Amino acid sequence: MNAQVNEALPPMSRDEFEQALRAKSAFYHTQHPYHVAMYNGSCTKEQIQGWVANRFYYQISIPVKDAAIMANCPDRDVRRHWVQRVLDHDGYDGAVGGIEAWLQLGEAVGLTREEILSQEHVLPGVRFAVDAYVNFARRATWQEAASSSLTELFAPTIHQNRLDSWPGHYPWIKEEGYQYFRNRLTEARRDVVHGLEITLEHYTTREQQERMLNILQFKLDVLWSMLDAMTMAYEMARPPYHTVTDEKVYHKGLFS
Ligand SMILES: O=C(O)c1cc(C(=O)O)c2c(n1)C(=O)C(=O)c1cc(C(=O)O)[nH]c1-2
Repeated sequence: MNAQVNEALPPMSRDEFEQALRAKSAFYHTQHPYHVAMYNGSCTKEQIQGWVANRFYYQISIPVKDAAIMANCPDRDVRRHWVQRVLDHDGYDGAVGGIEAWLQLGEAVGLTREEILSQEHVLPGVRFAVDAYVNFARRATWQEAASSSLTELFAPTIHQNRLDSWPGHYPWIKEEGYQYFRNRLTEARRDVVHGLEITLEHYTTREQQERMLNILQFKLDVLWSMLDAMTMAYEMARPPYHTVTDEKVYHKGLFS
């Protein structure tokens, strides 16, 4: 019913479409209470550590997601551009890359490299949310998967906020931990120029544009759901099976 109504509507202009995408920032995970607590300094050390350990699963999944996009993309120019995202996270030419920088963040907040790599803290809800994003990228067209990365439009602000607020609130976090956020300020800005170009070019009918906004909402849901799982575990002290045991019995990645 709704789809029929939208189909009858004229397409948004490029500018209107871009404005509609940017308006989705209202639903970005910055608004989640877990993130709000991280900025205003009310997080405990365990809550920060839990976030870093869980987000590691997102970090290692991003290049897998980007490789899936390239695998579905027959356009050589796009692939040449897109591969930079994989290199940014995996490292190249002596640069350590985002995954290593995230491990350093983990150590700076007092986790060991081994416990982060073991994924022992990764909550099932976080894993399911991140896996949904990777699986979407595998199955969608490369243009749709590419445009789902556009929550990154809103990310530089979040990285900057962490750089501005965390050192004051959490003096126990070692300075070396902040390099990841610094690197992303430029990397994310560059990525969104390319992602936005693909998106504004690809979705031309109103119906397609509405679909893309729905895809962006899906990605926002991924990010929000990750924090919901962390809220249950680290704020409400209700991790999975808390009624049964204090042990972390969650499954490890079945495919990684
Ligand atoms: O810390 C954050 O809040 C945040 C959010 C996002 C995002 O919006 O998906 C990304 C990142 N960081 C990030 O560091 C990153 O490398 C990244 C890649 C992507 C993507 O979808 O391809 N999103 C994000």
